[in-house]
Formats: sequence, structure tokens, C-alpha cells
Amino acid sequence: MSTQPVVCCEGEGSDVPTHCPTTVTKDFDLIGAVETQEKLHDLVVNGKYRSVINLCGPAEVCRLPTDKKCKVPCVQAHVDKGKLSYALAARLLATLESAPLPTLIQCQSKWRASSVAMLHIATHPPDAAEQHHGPGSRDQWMAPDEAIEWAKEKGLPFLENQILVDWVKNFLVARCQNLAREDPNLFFRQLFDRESCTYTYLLADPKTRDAVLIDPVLECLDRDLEMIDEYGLVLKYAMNTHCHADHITSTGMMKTKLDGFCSVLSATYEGAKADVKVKHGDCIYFGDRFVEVRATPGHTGGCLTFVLDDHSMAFTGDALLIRGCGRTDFQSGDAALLYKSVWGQIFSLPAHCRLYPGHDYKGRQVTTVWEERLHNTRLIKGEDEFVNIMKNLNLPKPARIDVAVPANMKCGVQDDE
Ligand SMILES: N[C@@H](CCC(=O)N[C@@H](CSS)C(=O)NCC(=O)O)C(=O)O
Repeated sequence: MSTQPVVCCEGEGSDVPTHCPTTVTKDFDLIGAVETQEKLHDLVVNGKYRSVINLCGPAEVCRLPTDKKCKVPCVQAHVDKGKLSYALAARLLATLESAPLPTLIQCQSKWRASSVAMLHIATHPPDAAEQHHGPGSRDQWMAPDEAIEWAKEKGLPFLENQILVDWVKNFLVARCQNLAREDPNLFFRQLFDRESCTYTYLLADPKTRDAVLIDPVLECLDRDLEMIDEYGLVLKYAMNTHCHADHITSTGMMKTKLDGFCSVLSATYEGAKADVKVKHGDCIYFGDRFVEVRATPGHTGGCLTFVLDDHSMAFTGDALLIRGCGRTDFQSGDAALLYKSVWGQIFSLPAHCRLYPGHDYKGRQVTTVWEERLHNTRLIKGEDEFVNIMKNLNLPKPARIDVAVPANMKCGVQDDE
């Protein structure tokens, strides 16, 4: 039996027997359906491989070397043929990143195996791979068209399947252009719900893809889930700056659609339900990044502001709005307390710190500490004058307050659900 993998078929496309390994690079070989368990066992035990990754879906015959004498670690990473998602691809890339190399990637026809190998190679250029096993510098990533050209030169089997070609290209567009060519240290999106004029924020560490979602709205659940999937993010926390009175949060409903994340709310609300109850000074981590929790009560008793680790951004919920602030006439609202919260916890941040509000009713998106300290017509007044302004706002009650508040005390899950 050969001690090296059989190197056959570079450039031979569909004529390649699927049970012969195809060498893609020195680190990756591909294999399709193998007739018997023994054949696969021999190939792995006598080959150069230090790991095997099997991508067969649950409905397919999956042959993994099961013999105890086989010391090569074998990983089963189910990929249903029709269910390739960006999030799944992100997880497969993480599996490839941690696999001892060289690895043998297996599926029925080498289509899935070669497309996943292609994604890894495009985001781990050979020079970077020589130095370390993790992703290379993002400037070195292959552009999507370049990756397809490279796949053609190598004769990778997935090129026979146009759906997979498009999927590889689209994933690389999302990863290379959207994530990497922006700030390499933070992925950030501001999202808007036209109905309630609510802003939702999606933040992620581009290196680990761990993400947090701030103030998601029930009616926008599908949009937010799609974005998380499209960008290949792994949601860790879905958090609310406060118990909203004008709309229902999606954090509870999201838990029925997506696994592995925690809902977050202030510990201040008595009787409220959430996976994690936070208080002033806590930190919420996503990858190598975190947001610091600052208590900013006044609009409601449990309002929080989330401040990014480097103090370049803060998410103020309704404590501070652009050129305004949240009303203080219900849910333990207290104008004097809000004044102290804003000056003590928000206006004390660096002048350049960008402030992202929970709502805007006039089409504005972002402000800074410096701008608000100069132009916020309510908060630049003295405390007494501020309290007086707030007493005389005479705003109509939010239309959905009676439904929204009780629902949001339970992450948006209503009694009849
Ligand atoms: N018309 C909307 C509610 C508008 C409103 O009251 N907004 C709140 C924040 S959401 S509770 C607020 O604090 N506004 C301050 C302001 O100065 O406008 C509805 O019916 O939902």
C-alpha cells in the first residue's frame, strides 16, 4: 500500500473517479464515494493524512474509518446537498482552520468538498498559510473571480455545478468585500424599522465572526436572520437597551429560529425574563471585542447604554436621541435622573465618540458626543430647565405601549404564544 496519497486528476474534471483522492494543495485532498469501509480505512491509515473531514449529509451513505487502529481524527460535518448557507460555510471554514493538516475532505462527488476547500484557499493565501494556520491578511485574499479562475486551473470538481460556482462566488463577495475590505477590526451595520423608526445594530468581530445584535424589532426578524446568515456571523448575544414601549423586541422569537445565543436585558427590571441580566460595569464579549454596559436610567428605570471597548461608539437606546432624548413620563421615567445619566455616562465619553440612538424620527442616523454637547437643545440647558422641558412635552402615549411593555418584559414573547 502506498504511503502517499494518490495524486491523480489535476485538471481532469468530471472524468476523475471519485474514489481516487484529488490533491488540491499540499494541505488538502478530496475524495468522493468510496466503495468499502476497508478501502477508505487503508487510504487514511496508510496515507499522509492527519485528519479526515466528511461532508456527507445525514441521508447519504457515510464511510468514515471507524476501526480503532485508525488514529487519524475524523470529523463529521453534515452538509445537506440543498442546504448550503453562508453560516454553514463559515462553520466549515472554522472546522478546516482547526483541522490537523494535511486533511482529506470527503463527500459523494467531490463537489461540496472542492467548493469548501476553495473557500478556505481563497481566504487563506499560501504565503499566510506557510506562516500560521489562521486566516491570512485580508488584503491577500483572492477576489471571487480570481478564485474561480484558480479553481479552473486546478480543475476543481465543483465547477461542474453552476449552483455551487455561484455559491462560492457569492460567499467570497460577502466575506472578502463586505467584511474584510472595511474596518478589519469591526463589522458594523445600522438597520432601520420604518414603522417604529427604531434602529437595530449588528456588530461583529471580523476575525472570529462572533456577533451581537442591539434592539432588534419583531417585524424585522427575517431581515436580521438573513443578514446574520449572509455575512456568516455567529450570533452570541441579542440585547435590548431597555424594555421598549413602542415596539416588540424579536429576541425571544429569534431564539426559536437560531440556536446558540443569549438574550440580554437590564437586571433592574423586576420580574423581567432574559437569559442574561446585566448591570452597570458588566462587559459583553463577541470574539476579541466587547461592549461595556453603562446604566443610563431616566427614560425608563432600566435603560442601558452599550459602549464599545475603545470608546469610539456608544449605543444609547432612548436615553439620548439625536438633538433630543427619550421621554420620561412612564415606566419609572425620571427627568432629573436622565439628565444625570446623560451627563455622567454619555457626555463624559470622548468628544469624537459616535453616538447611535434607539430611534430617529427625522431621518438622522448618528451623532457624536461633541455635536450633542453643542447642539442638544434639551440637554445643554441646566438640570431644572431640562426637567421643566420634559414635564411639558405633552406627547401622545406610544400606540402599542399596553402590548409592548408586558411582551418586552419576556423578550417579546406574548402570553398567548
Ligand atoms: N409615536 C410613537 C411613539 C413616539 C415616542 O413617544 N417615542 C419615544 C421613544 S419610543 S417609547 C420618545 O421618547 N420620544 C421622545 C421625543 O422627544 O419624541 C408611537 O406611537 O409608537
